[in-house]
Amino acid sequence: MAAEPDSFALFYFTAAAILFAGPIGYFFTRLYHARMLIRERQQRNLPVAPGHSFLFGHLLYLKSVIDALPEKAHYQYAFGDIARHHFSREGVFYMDLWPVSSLFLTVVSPQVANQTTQTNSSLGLDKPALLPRFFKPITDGENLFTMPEKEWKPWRTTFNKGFSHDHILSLVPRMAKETSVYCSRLRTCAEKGALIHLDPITLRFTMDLIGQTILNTSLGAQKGYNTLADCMLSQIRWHQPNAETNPFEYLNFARWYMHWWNSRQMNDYIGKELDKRYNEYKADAANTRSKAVIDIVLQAYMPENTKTAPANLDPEFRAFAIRQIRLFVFAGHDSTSSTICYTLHLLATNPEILTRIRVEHDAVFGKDLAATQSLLESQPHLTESLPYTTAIIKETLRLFTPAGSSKAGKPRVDLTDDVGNRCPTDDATVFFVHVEMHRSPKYWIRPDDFLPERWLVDPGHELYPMKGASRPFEHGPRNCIAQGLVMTEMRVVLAMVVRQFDFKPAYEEWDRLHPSKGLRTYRGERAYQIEEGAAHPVDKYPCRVYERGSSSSLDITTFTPV
Ligand code: HEM
Repeated sequence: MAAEPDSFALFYFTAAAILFAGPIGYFFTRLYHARMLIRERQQRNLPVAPGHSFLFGHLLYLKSVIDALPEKAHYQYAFGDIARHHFSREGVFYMDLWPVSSLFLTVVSPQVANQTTQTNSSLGLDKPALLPRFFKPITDGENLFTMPEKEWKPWRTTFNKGFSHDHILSLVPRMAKETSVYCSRLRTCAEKGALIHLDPITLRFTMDLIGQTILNTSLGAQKGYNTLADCMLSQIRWHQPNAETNPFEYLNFARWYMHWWNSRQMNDYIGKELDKRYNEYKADAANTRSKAVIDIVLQAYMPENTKTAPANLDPEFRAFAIRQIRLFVFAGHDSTSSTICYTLHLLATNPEILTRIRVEHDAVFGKDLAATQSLLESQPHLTESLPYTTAIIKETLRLFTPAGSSKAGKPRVDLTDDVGNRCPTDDATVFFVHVEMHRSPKYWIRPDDFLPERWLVDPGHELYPMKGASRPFEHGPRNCIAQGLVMTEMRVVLAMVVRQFDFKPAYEEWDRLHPSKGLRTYRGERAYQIEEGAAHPVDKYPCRVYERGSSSSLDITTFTPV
């Protein structure tokens, strides 16, 4: 009997050993594998970031580069700085961020990016395994952006119908209507003379734009609370910034709660909308002609004869449809808002270019500013007669690219860097760093200058862009499905807003009100980008807005947040 406690102890010890040995063994096997991948690349003299250690990989090195950036700066700047300082010849480099993230093959070379998305068909189609983590709070699961190739392909074909040229033109009157509400809000700000943060005002506007274009409805987010818009905006505010580099942020339990709550609200809102439209379809098949994304999803589900449709939407399909709509609401408002803010910023700081865009607008829409909206509504094709405006949008997207791009590396698939190294992609996230590619002196003449002309010159001109060096919407089969929509929205917004308002960045004033000792510019730019879903201007772009031509007569020194 005396042996009994011993055998219990042995049992518990063995059980505990099995319980812990498994995960610990797994961890060390993965650690060894991750570190050996880098060692093997170092031995082959491939471009590997400096500062690698067996225990931490490149995590501490990356942290030291991020610490040298201004507060909250987007982590992509850190990747860009490493590329510029150490790998400008190769245009690519490896970085080992396991276990927080993965092995990265960072790409800033256009020709390597072209190989990835166009030449090497097996690389351009699948997204890396870490992407669903980013999207989890946004869409609550797999979506068009993250789907593996096989599932993605038929759905991409289906959703493409919502982005045809003719359909986009048919949406111009709705875009103009929401832009007029934005203009009214800007006018109120101008009348108050207050310092405003342009980004949140613009985010609510682009929510309304996406409501009109994707959901075929008015969300009214510019006028007040809307469950879908507000919960999505909150979801992004609570999104973990710089997730690839800061594991401690995962321990924020308030974030877990808010994500759960917002997610429930959004699912409920979209679910009810889907059910309502489903019932309308069943009652009248003619409703199924709409090309809005929400209707396209339902059309894919409906049988030929709508009368034979089941009484209720299949729950699995309903959950799938909700995820896709959440993706379109997110992708549809976030990057566009950032692009509007940066375009207005660049015009405010480049008065000659502002004058030229207004000359183009006068030529197309006439001198009567108030008539712009009705002209856009009655003649949507006028948006296609704005080459200089289009060049300004392209140049803004080059200088302040709002969205990134990443692909899943594949076994036995290599990429050849700018000096001829063959770089394996297996186990790696192939990560394009647009912020560096778009501003590298290796690929661009006068890279930091705002020069819309480079989009208007003929091939052979020194400013003519190098093939594949500009990729705000990415290239290849998984490029942005909505780039035509974005360009049209931007032309409508600029035609209406730039004709009526002047903007002045107010960072100096903001900094006086919020003194801080840290670095406040990135490569001389105060309105640098931070991660808030897409890349947005830091401090939400403090500025003042004036009715066109009245700015010099104003002398405003007080601060009234709007
Ligand atoms: C300035 C605005 C925008 C920019 C710069 C932008 C950029 C991008 C980029 C770079 C990708 C490819 C990502 C990758 O390769 O991993 C992408 C994909 C995507 N974008 Fe956009 N986007 C914008 C606006 C929009 C809008 C307005 C919508 C929806 C209405 C949208 C919906 C999507 C979707 C659904 C995908 C995934 C496509 C697929 O995998 O088939 N985007 N976007």
